[in-house]
Amino acid sequence: MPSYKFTYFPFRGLGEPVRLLFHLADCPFKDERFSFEEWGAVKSKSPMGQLPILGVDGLEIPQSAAILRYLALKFGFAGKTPEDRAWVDAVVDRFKDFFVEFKKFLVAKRGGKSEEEVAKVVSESVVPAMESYFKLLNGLLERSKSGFLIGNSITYADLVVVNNLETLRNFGFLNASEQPKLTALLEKVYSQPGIKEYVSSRTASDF
Ligand SMILES: N[C@@H](CCC(=O)N[C@@H](CS)C(=O)NCC(=O)O)C(=O)O
Repeated sequence: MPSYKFTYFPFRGLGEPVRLLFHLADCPFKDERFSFEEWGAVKSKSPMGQLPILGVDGLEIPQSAAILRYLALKFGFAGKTPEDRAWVDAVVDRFKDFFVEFKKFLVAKRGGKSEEEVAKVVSESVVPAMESYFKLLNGLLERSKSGFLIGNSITYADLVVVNNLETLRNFGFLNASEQPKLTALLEKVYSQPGIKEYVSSRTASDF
C-alpha cells in the first residue's frame, strides 16, 4: 500500500471530505494540519500554491476534487458505473458552483464585516444559490433508492455535500424540520463505519 500524507489546515473546509474518505476506506494516512504560518513557509514550493495537497509516496497531488476522485477510484467510492461516476463528478462540480456564492458569506463573516453587510451577502448571494442547490439535492434524494445521492452506495459526492451541509447547519442555514432529506443524508453518512468513529472523536470546527 502506498504511503499517504494529506496536508490541509486545522479546520474542515475543502479538506475534510478527503479525511472522511480515508476513514471510510479504513486506509491509514498521515493527517498533516498546517497553521497559516507553517503554510506560508512552504507555499511557494507547493504545486499550485494552495492546500489541500495529497502526498502519495512523495508525489504531490493538488486540488481537492482531483484528490477525491483519485482516491475514490482507488477505494471504490467514485460510483459503480461510468454514468454514476459522471453524475458524482457533476454533483461535486455543482457544489463548487454553490461554494463560490457561499464563500462570500464566510469571507464577510470572518473578515469582520458589519451585520448589515453580512445580511446583504446572505440575501443577495447565499439564499438564491442555496435554493437552487438544495432543489437539486432534494430531487436526487427523492429519486434515490439507497438514500445516497448517486447510485446504490455512498460516493465521494455524499462526503463533499455532507461536509458543507454541516457548515450550513452550524451557521443556521439548514435545519431538520425544513430540510428533512438533507438532514437524513447527513446523519446517514455520519453513521457509516469508519466515519462514525472519526466524527465522534474529531475536534469540532464551524467550517
Ligand atoms: N480549487 C482549490 C481551492 C483551494 C483553496 O482555496 N485553498 C485555500 C484554503 S480552502 C488555500 O490554500 N488558502 C491559502 C492560500 O491560498 O495560500 C481546491 O479545491 O483545492
